[in-house]
Amino acid sequence: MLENTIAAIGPLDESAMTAARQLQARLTKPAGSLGALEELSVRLAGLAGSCPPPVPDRAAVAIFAGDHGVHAQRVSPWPQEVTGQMVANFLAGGAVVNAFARQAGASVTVIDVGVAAPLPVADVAGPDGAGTLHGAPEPAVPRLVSTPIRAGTRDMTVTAAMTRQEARTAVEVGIANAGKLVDAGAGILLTGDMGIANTTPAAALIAAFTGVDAAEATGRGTGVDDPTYQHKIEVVRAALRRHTPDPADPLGVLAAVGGLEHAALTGFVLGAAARRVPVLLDGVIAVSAALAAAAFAPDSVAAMVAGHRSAEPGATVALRRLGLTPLIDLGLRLGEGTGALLALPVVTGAVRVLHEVATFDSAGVAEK
Ligand SMILES: O=C(O)c1ccc[n+]([C@@H]2O[C@H](COP(=O)([O-])O)[C@@H](O)[C@H]2O)c1
Ligand SMILES: Cc1cc2nc[nH]c2cc1C
Repeated sequence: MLENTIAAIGPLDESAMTAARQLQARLTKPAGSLGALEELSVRLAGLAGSCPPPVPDRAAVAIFAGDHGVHAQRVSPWPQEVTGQMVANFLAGGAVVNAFARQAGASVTVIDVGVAAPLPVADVAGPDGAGTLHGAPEPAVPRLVSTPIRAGTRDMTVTAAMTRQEARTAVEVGIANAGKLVDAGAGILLTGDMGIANTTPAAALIAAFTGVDAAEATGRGTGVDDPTYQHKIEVVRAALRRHTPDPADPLGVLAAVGGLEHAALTGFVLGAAARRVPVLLDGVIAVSAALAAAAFAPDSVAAMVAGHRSAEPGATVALRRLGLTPLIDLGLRLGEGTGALLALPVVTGAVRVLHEVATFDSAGVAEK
């Protein structure tokens, strides 16, 4: 499945992009006045292969949840049980992501790829098993997909976080869930993540794929104090020294120093790109996974939209490498998909312009 997905990812459609640029030039606004939204609309036309591209009014957030053996190194102030407890909170509709998803009219799907504790929740599913997408009269009903691969990764400072097979399975869970959401009608996919300690593997992935020093890739995550922050950098450095991951072998990098949700998010991004649907990236975990996706398939970057700039310094390193400019920059560092959800109206607005704004000719507005 991974190889077929990579093979299905191609470049942007140049003729649709040319048509979108020409249409932008005829709309009733000074040329360039919509700034980054104009180039975004052109790119989404190229992704869809049509001008205008479809308005992505059915949005789906996928929150990939997993635990991390490296938590044993005391890199997070939070107990590991919080991962499963927050999954229960997502399913009950009580987390920030739920509030933002209700506001945006987006569906929420939680995919357990390796939460260590038994989840204190029963499986729940929307009426059609695919969640309730935008346009439904009721707020979205969050649903759980249970595909645990192992009960958290191994401690990457001691051994590889996962086997290559486990990493591949996680990537393929991500691909499959992207496909299911697109089949259910989603026109845009949003990344979400939950996993206590997951900013540590995110930092290791960013250092491995970009070559920056561990100190540049590592941040304070949920908020560690100064001594713990210095220790966290050393943990990332030790893992990289132990495994010397090869950035040309993304599956090997994910297996050595990644996380189950990072690998699944890699697949989710690849799956979106293969279906030519935009994927709105959330924070540092998503952009670390996006680096892996770009290593598997460089053209997948064309489907990526950076929702926001996480406060984690590694996120900026990763976005720079990917050549992506984040749509919003509010100092968020929550994860869950919250930054992507806040950026969603910016993306839909960019496309809606191509559908709804009058041309100088049609509106009888004089040109300069
Ligand atoms: O999205 C981000 O950029 C982000 C930045 C810092 C923390 N987080 C979230 O906080 C958790 C990981 O933080 P930590 O300190 O335990 O590594 C995990 O559940 C992430 O979703 C997320
Ligand atoms: C409470 C809490 C909520 C979160 N949401 C995403 N990561 C999180 C980490 C914590 C600790």
